[in-house]
Amino acid sequence: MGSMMAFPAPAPPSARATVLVIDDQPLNIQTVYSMLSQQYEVLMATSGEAGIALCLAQQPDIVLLDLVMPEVDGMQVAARLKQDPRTAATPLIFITASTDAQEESACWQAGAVDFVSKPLNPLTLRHRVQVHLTLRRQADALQRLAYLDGLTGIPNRRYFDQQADTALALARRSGEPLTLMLGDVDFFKRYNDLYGHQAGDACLTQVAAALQAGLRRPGDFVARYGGEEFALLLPGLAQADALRLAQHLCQQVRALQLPHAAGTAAGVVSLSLGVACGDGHASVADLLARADAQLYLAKGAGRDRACLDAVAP
Ligand SMILES: Nc1nc2c(ncn2[C@@H]2O[C@H](COP(=O)(O)OP(=O)(O)OP(=O)(O)O)[C@@H](O)[C@H]2O)c(=O)[nH]1
Repeated sequence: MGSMMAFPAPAPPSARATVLVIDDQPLNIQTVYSMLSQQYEVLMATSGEAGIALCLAQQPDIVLLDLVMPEVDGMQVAARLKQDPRTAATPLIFITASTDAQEESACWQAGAVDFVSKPLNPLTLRHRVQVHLTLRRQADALQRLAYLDGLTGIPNRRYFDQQADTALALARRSGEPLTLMLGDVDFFKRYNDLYGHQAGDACLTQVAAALQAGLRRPGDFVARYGGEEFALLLPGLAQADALRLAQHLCQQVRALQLPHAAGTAAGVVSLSLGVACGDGHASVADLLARADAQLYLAKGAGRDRACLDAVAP
């Protein structure tokens, strides 16, 4: 889903950051290269179009962008990078020979985090790049802390709540259905009692990974909703497909083959799932309540299964 947040993996402390320089004058690029290449990996593009393509392909940590270029100029490059969720968060610094106040304002409006003036002062350039790289890393780390579950690494409940609202808004616009599932690891209290809390934590991490691996479509979303509870959002699925997918997810968890001597008859860790299908006119609270009711039924019917709240198509 286009609205999903991107969480770049934290760079190892020793990793060199990558700087993309977009400038139509090879000589200018050479100048920037000589100022930065000792500290950073420097990628180069000599046109706006090539710069955008390189930015998408290589995901640099920061972009230095010449304002005046033929065909696609710096402003257009900035606008396109900011529009694309894959590059929207990449910091942009304009390199400009202009001292025009209007042009300066336009740089900020285009989403630049900073600009440096020609002729370049090497110390200023290096300092500005370093400051914005540090700010970006800190912002990424904060976003990960705020939206990802510390144990399993998948999205947390806060992220789910936000994503559910977005998914419903998209479903309203597209007229497509939206499925919400609630999953709960079976007899998990007994698992903790039998194997210890640490093993319980490892089990939850593996179940989270299995659920994530079981999802295939770009808008599919899974979060840790609470202790041993998971919540999923699946746009665009017909009811029968939603049930099939839920059964597949139960199978994925069984396939982990994590022994659970006090679990269901299968003798391995299993999951119960409640499934509710709606459209953009449903509310998150309604879908959650319906999925929860089905989860209760799945538990009552013997666990290790999915139950669907079928509505007339
Ligand atoms: N190891 C570990 N256990 C957790 C975590 N969060 C919740 N739990 C445990 O999950 C257990 C949930 O137990 P219950 O809600 O009684 O449900 P259950 O044993 O799974 O039984 P059913 O849901 O009826 O199949 C509790 O014992 C919690 O302590 C966690 O982060 N790590």
